[in-house]
Amino acid sequence: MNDDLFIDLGNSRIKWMSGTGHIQQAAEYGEAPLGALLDRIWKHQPSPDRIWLASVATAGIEQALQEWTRQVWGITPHSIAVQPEACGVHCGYQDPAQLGVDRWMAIIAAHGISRDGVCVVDCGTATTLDVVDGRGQHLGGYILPGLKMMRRVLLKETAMQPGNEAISDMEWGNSTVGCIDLGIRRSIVSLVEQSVERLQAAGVCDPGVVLTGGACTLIKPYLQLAYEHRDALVLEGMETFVREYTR
Ligand SMILES: Nc1ncnc2c1ncn2[C@@H]1O[C@H](COP(=O)(O)OP(=O)(O)OP(=O)(O)O)[C@@H](O)[C@H]1O
Ligand SMILES: CC(C)(CO)[C@@H](O)C(=O)NCCC(=O)O
Ligand SMILES: [K+]
Repeated sequence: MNDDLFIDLGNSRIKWMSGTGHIQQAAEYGEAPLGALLDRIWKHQPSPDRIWLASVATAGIEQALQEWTRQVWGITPHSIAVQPEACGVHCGYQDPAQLGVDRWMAIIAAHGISRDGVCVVDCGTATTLDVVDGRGQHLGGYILPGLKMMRRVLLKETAMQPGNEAISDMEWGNSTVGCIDLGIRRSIVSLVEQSVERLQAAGVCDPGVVLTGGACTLIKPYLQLAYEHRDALVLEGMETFVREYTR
């Protein structure tokens, strides 16, 4: 059995799933060179047989990762690309090469979780929402600033001084921080709920909702719909994709 290492290289974090134990881990990469982080997390790991990479990071970051695995393990990762069709899903983009491969892997995993239609929401550095119908047709989706990014930009472009009042039992914001945090959270919640309602009303499908990404914990308490939370959705999709691809 091959020892596969799956790597989801996002815009803020690197997430991976390794070995046959399928342990998922994450590390934030910042200003420090990626090589130093990889030394810390992987240097003492035995070399995997194969490495699969889904990257939406800059070419420089991706290159640093490739150089590290070549130097330390002597392996070049297989970079996964978006295809017009994979694992029973048809990509809805006119130009599939434009679609982020993290979204594509999340879409593939989510389609496997909810076959009758799915609305998949990834609350990462950016927030993305994608819809797949019951026939496996990806209808498309949305890209928004991530929840943290929304807050950061709002504070940067105004002179607001939010306090630190608790927002847990507020229905409507009644402090600066309450208005900001609830506004951001509820904007995403409303988008998800409204997307589901539109699909139902148009008779397209009655989609399941699948959430992933570090900031999805911020919207979960406000969602009135049933949902499934999968931390490792992108990695799960990679595993499904690679299983089909190498069959
Ligand atoms: N538990 C958390 N609560 C609130 N915010 C979080 C949490 N974990 C991460 N975040 C923040 O939410 C944003 C996105 O979360 P996360 O770190 O999961 O990104 P990501 O999905 O790994 O993104 P990317 O794939 O782009 O790297 C980041 O700005 C991060 O700082
Ligand atoms: C939208 C992000 C940043 C989410 O990680 C990523 O999927 C990406 O860079 N996508 C490329 C643009 C697109 O999906 O249309
Ligand atoms: K992501």
